[in-house]
Amino acid sequence: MTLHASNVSWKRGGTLVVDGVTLHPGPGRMVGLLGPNGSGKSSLLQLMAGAAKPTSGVIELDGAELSSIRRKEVARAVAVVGQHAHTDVDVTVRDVVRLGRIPHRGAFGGNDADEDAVTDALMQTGLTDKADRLWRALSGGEQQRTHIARALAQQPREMLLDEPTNHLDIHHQLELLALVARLPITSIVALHDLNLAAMFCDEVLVLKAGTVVAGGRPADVLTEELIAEVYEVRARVSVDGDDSRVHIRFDAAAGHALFEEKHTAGMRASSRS
Ligand SMILES: Nc1ncnc2c1ncn2[C@@H]1O[C@H](COP(=O)(O)OP(=O)(O)OP(=O)(O)O)[C@@H](O)[C@H]1O
Repeated sequence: MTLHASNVSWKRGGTLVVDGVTLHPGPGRMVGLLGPNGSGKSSLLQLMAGAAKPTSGVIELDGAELSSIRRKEVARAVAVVGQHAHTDVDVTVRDVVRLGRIPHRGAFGGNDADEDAVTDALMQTGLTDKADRLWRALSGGEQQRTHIARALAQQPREMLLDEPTNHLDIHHQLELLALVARLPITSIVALHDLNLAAMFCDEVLVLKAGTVVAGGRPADVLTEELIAEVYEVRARVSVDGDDSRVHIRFDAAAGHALFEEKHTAGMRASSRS
């Protein structure tokens, strides 16, 4: 068993932002959560992290309803890397990464295993030489990597990541997703870059207005038709290379035309009614 969402819905401020979503990732799989802005990716991740309770449906960890499990126990199994984290407090990078060990600590504080996990997480994220720097004095990308390191130090079985490649240069985007893909844990990653999703995810789940429009292997899901329907852009999709990977090339002009076409038709229809 892992972390499961079954038929979950969430009404926020009177609007249904997650609508009957089921997600049962296989253990060790990396699942990409895709969909346009406001489609419900972050909301679904918040439900799966136990930060909010679904209006209906159920989130389970190892078969038990998430809300019935103690927070510390959830935190030993599930690590979350959110989109925004800020602090004005003078904490070092190593201090931030050490926060990942809190769920594992007993009454007498940290031990050698905690320090080993922190050192290892700093190394895996390429932050060893920045460990004693102040977190708030790092670049946006370095801060993001620190949060990944904190999640790694937590040694979770499941990792929920909300657009973790934001702020990262291409080298670190590739490195980070390769790192997550290599980890022997289940991960659910909200992503905007469809090519990165196709490169690293075992499966993708595509949301639109809170509902699932498609799910499965990237090569099966990321078709030209789906991209046009969900994102309102035209794209050429090819499957090539030794690894039969999906490559998506966007047609900026045609994408704009598709958007205009759809919205002009919509405006004409509403002016007739
Ligand atoms: N705190 C909130 N209260 C009420 N509605 C919210 C709140 N936060 C987000 N929403 C709404 O929930 C819907 C889904 O937002 P969500 O952030 O989950 O989408 P997303 O797919 O992660 O978007 P993005 O790609 O822009 O990050 C949006 O319509 C948004 O306006």
